[in-house]
Amino acid sequence: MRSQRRHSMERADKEVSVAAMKEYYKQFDPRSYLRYNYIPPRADFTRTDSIVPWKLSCLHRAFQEGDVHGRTLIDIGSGPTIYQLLSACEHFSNIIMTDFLEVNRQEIRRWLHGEPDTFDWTAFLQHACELEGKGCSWPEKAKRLRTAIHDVIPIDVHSPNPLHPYSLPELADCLVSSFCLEAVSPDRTSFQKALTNLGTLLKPNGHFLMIGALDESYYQVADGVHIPVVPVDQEFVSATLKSCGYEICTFQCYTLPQDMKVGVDDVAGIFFVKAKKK
Ligand SMILES: Nc1ncnc2c1ncn2[C@@H]1O[C@H](CN(CCC[C@H]2CNCc3c2ccc(Cl)c3Cl)CC[C@H](N)C(=O)O)[C@@H](O)[C@H]1O
Repeated sequence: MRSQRRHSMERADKEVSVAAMKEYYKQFDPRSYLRYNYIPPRADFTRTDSIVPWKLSCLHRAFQEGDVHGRTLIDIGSGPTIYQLLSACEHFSNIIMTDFLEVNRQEIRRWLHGEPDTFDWTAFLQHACELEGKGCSWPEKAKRLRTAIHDVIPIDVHSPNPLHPYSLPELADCLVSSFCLEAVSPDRTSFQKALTNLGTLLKPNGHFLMIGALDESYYQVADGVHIPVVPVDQEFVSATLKSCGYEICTFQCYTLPQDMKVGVDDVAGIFFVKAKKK
């Protein structure tokens, strides 16, 4: 009961609408964000119960099954991160990264161009090479990822045509999205509508690999700046995917160990779902 009350308190003092979410995101600071979520303990590669190793193993396994392949993959709401594509780049030659904010697209472009003082993804690259066990080195993995990423463009999942004015030469064979829909939707209705919008980008029989936060009501986007998000659970995410015409291939959940709760959000768990568009 207490946590529910806390959720409602955290959200109660915030206006929640799609327009309000867009206002909140103007305060998003990529550097702080990376510091909150992509250093130990949440990115501790000596622990299998750390958040990032769990995410990377889910993605690795999803691609290893061999049924996810094609030419074009779109990463939805990339943010300033590239870890979510470390397995994908072995199976797709045309990866399009997307984000709502220019500051995030800029952060990605700076990494793509190998510019100085960008975030250090070395440990993530090394971990992906270990998972694949092909003896590839992290510089080779970085090169392959940079080669596969062909574009970094704007997106708004709340738009019926999310990539407008960019026009896709062909529909995607696969969508990847990590922590986007629940972090940008003020309520469950807009989460569902956003999922419907994204479906227009994906071929029939294409796959959607989605990572998301469970039972989260807010998170910190910059020092002292919290934004409200919609709490979702496995039942809701599964039902929404099915109602949007997907078949659930895999649904895995991870419960945050206490020391992963570092005060930057009130996430209780994380889900990974591999879904196939009928
Ligand atoms: N209308 C819009 N349309 C499209 N995209 C929008 C819109 N509005 C905003 N965005 C963009 O979505 C991106 C969401 N983004 C942060 C939320 C994750 C965060 C909070 N939840 C718990 C949690 C988090 C991170 C790590 C961990 Cl471990 C946990 Cl638990 C994901 C970035 C990246 N994919 C990542 O995996 O870190 C952001 O880059 C916006 O610019």
